[in-house]
Amino acid sequence: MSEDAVPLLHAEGLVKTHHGQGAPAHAVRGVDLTVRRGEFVAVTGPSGAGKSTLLHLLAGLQRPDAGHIRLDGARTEEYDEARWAVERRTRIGLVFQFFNLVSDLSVADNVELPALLAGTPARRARARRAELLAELGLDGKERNMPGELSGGEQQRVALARALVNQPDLLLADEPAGSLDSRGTREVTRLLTRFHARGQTIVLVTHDARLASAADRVISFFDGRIVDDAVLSAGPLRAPGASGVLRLRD
Ligand SMILES: Nc1ncnc2c1ncn2[C@@H]1O[C@H](COP(=O)(O)OP(=O)(O)OP(=O)(O)O)[C@@H](O)[C@H]1O
Repeated sequence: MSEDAVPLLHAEGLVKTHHGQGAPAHAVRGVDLTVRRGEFVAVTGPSGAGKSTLLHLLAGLQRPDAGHIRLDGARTEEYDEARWAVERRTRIGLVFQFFNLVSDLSVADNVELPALLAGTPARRARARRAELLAELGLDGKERNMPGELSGGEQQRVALARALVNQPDLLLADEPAGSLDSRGTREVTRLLTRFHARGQTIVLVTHDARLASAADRVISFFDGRIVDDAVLSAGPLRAPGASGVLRLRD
């Protein structure tokens, strides 16, 4: 069986309605989505279209009212909160608009923590942290606290944290949403680089430039996918390409 026979992510019939103070918000109204290993998928659409809700469903941060999600073929509807937490610690990396770093932990500790929680030996976690921070241009910032860094630097720390356990899937929700144009260019460049090495990415963004880094762009409107366009074959999808490059060492 080829590697592509089982997609990394397969969602079918996803529905999610939020019940807040006002009228119910039908955020996701029936979404089917398949993401293969190595794809870089951007989800774009107007404010309130339901993009973040979709990403939260894919990350197990919220549960669908209907439909199901398969992760590498596994039926996630059987997962409890603890199992989803393990998935997010090991196989799913998450990046958010406002970084969500632990403010009273150093940069180094923020990046190492998920590795240690996943059972990585301390020495290996340190080595992986050092490798990622160097790659992300954060050499010399290890002992800084997040509040001492610029927004762009904090987002790079968040990216390092999301990648420290070499997740199968990186989910990013408006990762440049609070950055200036330089920070946006930087995030675009880094996502492009990790994708070129085989990282599967699903990105939610308003930013057309960031979206154009993806090889597939999904337009979301009123809780539904209204367009799904493959922009390029992508570096791992070229005819004759064999296997998928992985970040794993
Ligand atoms: N926790 C919640 N409780 C109630 N309503 C919610 C909740 N989260 C989202 N919504 C509503 O669901 C709809 C979709 O929101 P969502 O944040 O998924 O959209 P979005 O496309 O990501 O928007 P934006 O680009 O502005 O972040 C909106 O009407 C929003 O107000």
